[in-house]
Amino acid sequence: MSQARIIDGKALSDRIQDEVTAEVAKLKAEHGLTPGLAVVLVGEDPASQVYVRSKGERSKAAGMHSVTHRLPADVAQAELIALVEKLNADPAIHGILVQLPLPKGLDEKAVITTISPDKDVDGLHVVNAGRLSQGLPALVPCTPVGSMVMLRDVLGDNLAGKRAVVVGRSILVGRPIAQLLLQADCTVTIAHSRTVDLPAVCREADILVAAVGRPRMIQADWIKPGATVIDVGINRVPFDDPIKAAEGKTKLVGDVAYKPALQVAGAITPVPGGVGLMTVACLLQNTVTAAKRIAGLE
Ligand SMILES: Nc1nc(=O)c2c([nH]1)NC[C@@H]1CN(c3ccc(C(=O)N[C@@H](CCC(=O)O)C(=O)O)cc3)C=[N+]21
Repeated sequence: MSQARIIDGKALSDRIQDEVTAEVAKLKAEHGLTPGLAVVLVGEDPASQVYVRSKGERSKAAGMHSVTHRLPADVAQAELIALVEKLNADPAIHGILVQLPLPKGLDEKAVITTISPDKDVDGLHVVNAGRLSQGLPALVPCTPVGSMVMLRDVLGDNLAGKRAVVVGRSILVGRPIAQLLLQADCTVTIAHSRTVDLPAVCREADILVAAVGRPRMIQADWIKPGATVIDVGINRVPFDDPIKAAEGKTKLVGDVAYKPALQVAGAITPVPGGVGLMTVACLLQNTVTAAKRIAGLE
């Protein structure tokens, strides 16, 4: 079997970034509207800091207004809620993203419920999740949207009837991806930690989405030959090279054992350079969508 096609997250995300940049310029010129994104980071998790920085840089590069609020890990729940309420009321802000997971002691559900559904660019609020599940216009989580763009880059609009297996059921990724695949008329299975004979379930998949958060868990022999594999995992692991590992150096790997998978899959997303880049690009896109809806332009 020939080597899988590698789906280029850099090229696809650059295209979205360019579209967003053009749209922002147009909104500014024609409506005096500058889409604004607020990112809230609680605590000092170094991996989160990288993502938060990239979101800030990319939104500024697109001409958007961008602010990052950093709060200490021991911030009081009431103070975090008060910040979200302030951002809800701020007319310069159209998108609010609270980086998850929150440190222990903070109530994630309560924080997410506080975010105005109109500004919920992560698509986490029950209103947006419910709207998505009924096929109504919604703010849809960024990673699922980006994953669908990558999938369509391979399969075009020929998704109807395909067997899709999503491994993972989180509200940020697994569930909304399953909804989008269902909307595209795939036959969707959501697998998870209690699924019996997960390898056999995965082998049924024409489209396999790995969103478990376990480094290299999905093995090559779980993949149907020729399948399209979307690897959502972003896991930091020690280098394989013991000398580098001893220096404490780490690298990013996905939820799929990538190198062996290349020999079996028809197409696959790399990590890094795959879904992660799409997530950031789609966040900017969602912020533009939110700004337009709030301004009554859609
Ligand atoms: N409320 C919330 N929404 C999120 O969307 C969210 C979150 N919380 N918590 C953390 C995860 C993780 N995440 C990533 C986004 C971009 C990259 C990304 O840009 N990755 C690049 C490079 C990363 C690097 O080199 O370190 C890549 O994969 O090529 C990764 C991970 C969003 N998340």
